[in-house]
Amino acid sequence: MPPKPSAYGPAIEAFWREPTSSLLRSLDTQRCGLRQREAEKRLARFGPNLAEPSQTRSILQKIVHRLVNPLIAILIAAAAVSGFSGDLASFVIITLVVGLSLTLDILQEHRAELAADALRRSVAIQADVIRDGAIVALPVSELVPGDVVELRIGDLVPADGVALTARDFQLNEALMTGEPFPAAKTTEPCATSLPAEASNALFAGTSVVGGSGVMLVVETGRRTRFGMISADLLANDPPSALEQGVQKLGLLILKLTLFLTLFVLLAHLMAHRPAMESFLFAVALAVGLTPELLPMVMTVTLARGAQRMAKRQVIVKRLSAIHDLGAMDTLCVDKTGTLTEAKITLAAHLDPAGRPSNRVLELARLNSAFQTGIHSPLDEALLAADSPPGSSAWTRLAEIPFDYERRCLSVLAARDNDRFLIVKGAPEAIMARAVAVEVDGLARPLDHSHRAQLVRLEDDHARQGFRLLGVAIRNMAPDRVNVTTEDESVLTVVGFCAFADPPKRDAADSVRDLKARGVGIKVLSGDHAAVVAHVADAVGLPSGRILTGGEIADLSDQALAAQIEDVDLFARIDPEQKRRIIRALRQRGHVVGFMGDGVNDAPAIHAAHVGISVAGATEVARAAADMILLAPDLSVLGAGVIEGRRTFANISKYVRMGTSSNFGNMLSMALASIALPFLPLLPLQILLNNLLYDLSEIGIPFDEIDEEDAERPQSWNMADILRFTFVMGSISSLFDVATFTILLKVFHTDAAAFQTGWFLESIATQILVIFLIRTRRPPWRASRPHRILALGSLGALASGIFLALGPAGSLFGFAGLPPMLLGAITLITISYLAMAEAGKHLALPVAARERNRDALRPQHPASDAAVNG
Ligand SMILES: Nc1ncnc2c1ncn2[C@@H]1O[C@H](COP(=O)(O)OP(=O)(O)OP(=O)(O)O)[C@@H](O)[C@H]1O
Ligand SMILES: [Mg+2]
Repeated sequence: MPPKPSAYGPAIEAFWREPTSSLLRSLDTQRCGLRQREAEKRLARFGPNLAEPSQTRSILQKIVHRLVNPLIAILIAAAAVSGFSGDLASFVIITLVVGLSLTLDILQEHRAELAADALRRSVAIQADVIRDGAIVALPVSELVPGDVVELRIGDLVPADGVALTARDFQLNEALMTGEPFPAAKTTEPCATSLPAEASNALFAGTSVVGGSGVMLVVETGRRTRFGMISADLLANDPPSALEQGVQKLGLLILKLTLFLTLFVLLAHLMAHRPAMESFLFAVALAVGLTPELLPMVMTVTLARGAQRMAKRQVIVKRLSAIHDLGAMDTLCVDKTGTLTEAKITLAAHLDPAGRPSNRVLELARLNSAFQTGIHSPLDEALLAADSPPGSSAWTRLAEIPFDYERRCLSVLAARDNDRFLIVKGAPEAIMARAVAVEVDGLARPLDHSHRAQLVRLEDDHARQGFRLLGVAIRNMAPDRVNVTTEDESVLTVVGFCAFADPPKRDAADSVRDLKARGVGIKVLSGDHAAVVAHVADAVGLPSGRILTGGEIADLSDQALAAQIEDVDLFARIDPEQKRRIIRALRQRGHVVGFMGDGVNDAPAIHAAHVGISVAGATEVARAAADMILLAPDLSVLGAGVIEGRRTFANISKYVRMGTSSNFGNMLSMALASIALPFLPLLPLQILLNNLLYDLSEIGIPFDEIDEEDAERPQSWNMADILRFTFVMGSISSLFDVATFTILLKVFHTDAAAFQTGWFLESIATQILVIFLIRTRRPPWRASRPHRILALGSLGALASGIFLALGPAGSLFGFAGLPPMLLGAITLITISYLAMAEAGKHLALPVAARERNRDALRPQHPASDAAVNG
């Protein structure tokens, strides 16, 4: 019998007060975890461990969502009215139009969202859960109350619960307490009623910054305390420039539409036109004016972009970040693993005089072997080195985990009756805590000349690209079993380990490629300035001015922002400073990307417009990121940037289409309806026109783009759109007036013939203009339109012509036209297209053709500069 829901979940208030054994009992689980079958049952009952249910709406929800759209509602009302008044043709066609455009819209969008979701799931955060007695990696969403989960440094706490075991277990609970310093976790129940004070409680959304532990899950999903807040924080990123822009444009069009429709309706009624006909005409106009496909085109284009990017090893978690990636003009990167191979090898182990020393290696290896936090590449390199002869038996007693404030890591170790604190870390951090130095086995006071010698040793190595770690030791009392950061003082420097981390072979190419595409690169590293300069040089970045963490600490935000344009390299930067730099760049109006993989990179990843991480990165970094690179390579990102710009270019095509020809046509029609003694188009014809126009645009998300569309950062610009609308709208109106005049004054058409002629001209100009608008170049020299776009557009146009002039024409109120008139319409269409082609050069924003010449200079092979130990 499974326990009742009330046995756990929200029922266990202050669960951290319960003794572990009774908590295990009430959750009906054991230290060795749940059985898989039981877990599945619980999952069915408690639902997935997600702060929000699923973000994608079901098809049914989508239909409902669209039906409450006032326009669709009016249309349905219109269909009902025509049905009752006996106008069966109108009823059938309005229903068809509504049904078809809804189906098209919803299906397209749903399919796109499913595809994007599947991609997102492929990089979902996983947890190491014990099921059926074995550790399995499962998506965090599958966790249930009673699960037992293993946690390591860099992991996100996946749910609420308590620690069953804890080994130097340190959590960042800033989310909950605002406190940036790690909170130590133990396994003892706490009497407190405040979650922030419960030292055995683990809360979803916090992260492990040191040590390791095993967690018993008590609450999942929405019942977690802070999970919801953190999900909110992550999800409530301010909308991207694109989203804001589209929203603003949509609102503008909506207002105009409303105004125009009401105006037309009133004018008609005051002129005593038939009320029903006027109403239907106004409704049809409104439908024609609304860019109803805009949301669909956005989603489909972005989802399509996400799929293409996935093929190029970039998984997009937040769709609108694709636009930001295309708009990005500054990319900040971490050094290790992004610009370098991250295959770090130990190159030397030296005493303070610079002579090889086995004692340094022995102590450094002990430090790495005894620490239980993440094994950084530096630790791996130490452990991979041959152990020096004569290493004797040591035992581990305790450790102080690494953090980015201290930049060092200590272990308390015992040999025979002696206890030592062995510390390794950034040389500055070690020297700041040292008072002595070992020379030929004897401790000497760390005086000026010794300090100078050590600094010189470090600088010499750093300039050659070697990263250095200092190693120090301290004698501890024989009864010591625990240590704190206060013990990391009065140290004796034993020497240095030097590590080689060669720059990536293709990094220089990628840097050049990104620069050529208008993306400037800045390096934000925790490493020594000279090492950063060396790597920058090797990958072709200007190694001019370097700003260090120490200098930044003294700068106000304003002062930092003022300097940031001139500096590309940042050294000895801590996690918070990484974030400050991103903020300063944003403040200067840059669209900023940040790419990193460490716990220390997560704040900056989150602060950037586009947060980028890699597949092997820590969970906190991956969770904060908007996109994940499956290969930790800058070249992959270059491909992503191009996709981002393609996506933006295609969304722009749709917007330009809507704002120029379609809008212009509808506007002229509204005005003409007041001037003419009859309707320029029947409501039914407007709806048909609108449907065909929608169909013609289905291919836009798939379209190819020209080289120059991907050359520079592209971003949403309302002024550009308004200028385009103004120029192209005027041309369109000019031709509308010409068409009116010719139809009335030259051909003396009656209502039906006028409507047929106007319908043909309007549908032909509206549809064909896509082949001009989609490119800055003359259409014959542009990229080939995608098959779906070409077929969709020409197919829609052919159907329009067939419906107007074919046997079914009378059903829609069309009349046959004399060949002369057809010739005239063809001529008008051709001249319109010619004029639009000329006008677009005025209307489109200037393509940034002036490439960065420097960036195109032949590069020197990166391998020349590579460091080899
Ligand atoms: N496991 C470790 N033990 C001791 N010291 C360490 C360890 N890991 C890092 N450090 C020290 O902390 C410094 C900052 O860490 P780290 O280099 O990972 O920062 P970062 O900003 O990610 O740098 P990068 O740009 O090279 O990736 C290192 O230069 C090193 O001196
Ligand atoms: Mg790093």
